[in-house]
Amino acid sequence: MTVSRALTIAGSDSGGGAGIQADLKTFQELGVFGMTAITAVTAQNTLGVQGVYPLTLEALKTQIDSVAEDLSPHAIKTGMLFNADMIRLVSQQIVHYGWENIIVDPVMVAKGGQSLLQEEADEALITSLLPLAKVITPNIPEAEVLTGMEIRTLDHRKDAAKRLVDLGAKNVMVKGGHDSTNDVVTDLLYDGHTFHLFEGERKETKHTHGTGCTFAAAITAEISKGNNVLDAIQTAKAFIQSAIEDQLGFGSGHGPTNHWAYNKRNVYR
Ligand SMILES: Nc1ncnc2c1ncn2[C@@H]1O[C@H](COP(=O)(O)OP(=O)(O)O)[C@@H](O)[C@H]1O
Ligand SMILES: Cc1ncc(COP(=O)(O)O)c(N)n1
Repeated sequence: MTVSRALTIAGSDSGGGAGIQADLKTFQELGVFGMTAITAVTAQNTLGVQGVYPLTLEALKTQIDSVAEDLSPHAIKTGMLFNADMIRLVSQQIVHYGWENIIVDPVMVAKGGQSLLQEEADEALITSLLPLAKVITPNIPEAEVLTGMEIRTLDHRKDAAKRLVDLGAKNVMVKGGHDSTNDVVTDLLYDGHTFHLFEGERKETKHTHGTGCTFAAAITAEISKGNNVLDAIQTAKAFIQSAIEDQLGFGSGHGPTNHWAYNKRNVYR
């Protein structure tokens, strides 16, 4: 018997709603032992990002080595990777350790609009990391940057997903949270052969800080348990839907999602 273990390589969000904090909470709620390699420390709250402080490449590499050489993660999630050098380092480490269960959340911008990825890093994401991804989970703006396409319709999303598979990703999930044109939020998965739609009722709320991180972390947790991509996404969709619907309701801006909701833990004072 062993415990499923997942490594998140991402930024720290002092506000606790996104980044490695969201990842660890999600892993824990799904019964997975979470480990971290921090790329940058950010000062954040629900109003925005007040500071971004990247770690050194040596600090990032040593964290990954420490986990890899003793704790053997079953799945790896990448989140905020800050710049091209970090993206290339992480890609090299993934190849070096022969890791295959890679979930890439191509974090570029925080909900308040602040950049979390340096301009020139998009190219490194596409050429170095994307071909290693078992699943990549861009939101609509991120998919537009990665493909250079304008995405306004579901067909546009299908074309973008095909393009990202052509660029090497095995499974592409183009998330639908940013498409506020109707009352259903539709996430589109393309596995290289078939399109799968995951729908959930749109919750009219501003408390969506960390939705993408949480969604990708849930996929990572489920894959670390040995589940296939389709089943992992099914569970992740239910996890994020409950995390958004059962709002915690604090913070003056984009509040955090409720990582306890999926397991219906009552934590209110
Ligand atoms: N208002 C909402 N109501 C219901 N589900 C949502 C809402 N906003 C986002 N989601 C879900 O949360 C996940 C993250 O979506 P999205 O916001 O597009 O990503 P990101 O946080 O990376 O911008 C997706 O599964 C999406 O369907
Ligand atoms: C450290 C860090 N990583 C990622 C995000 C993106 O958050 P979201 O899931 O809301 O897009 C964030 N705001 N901060």
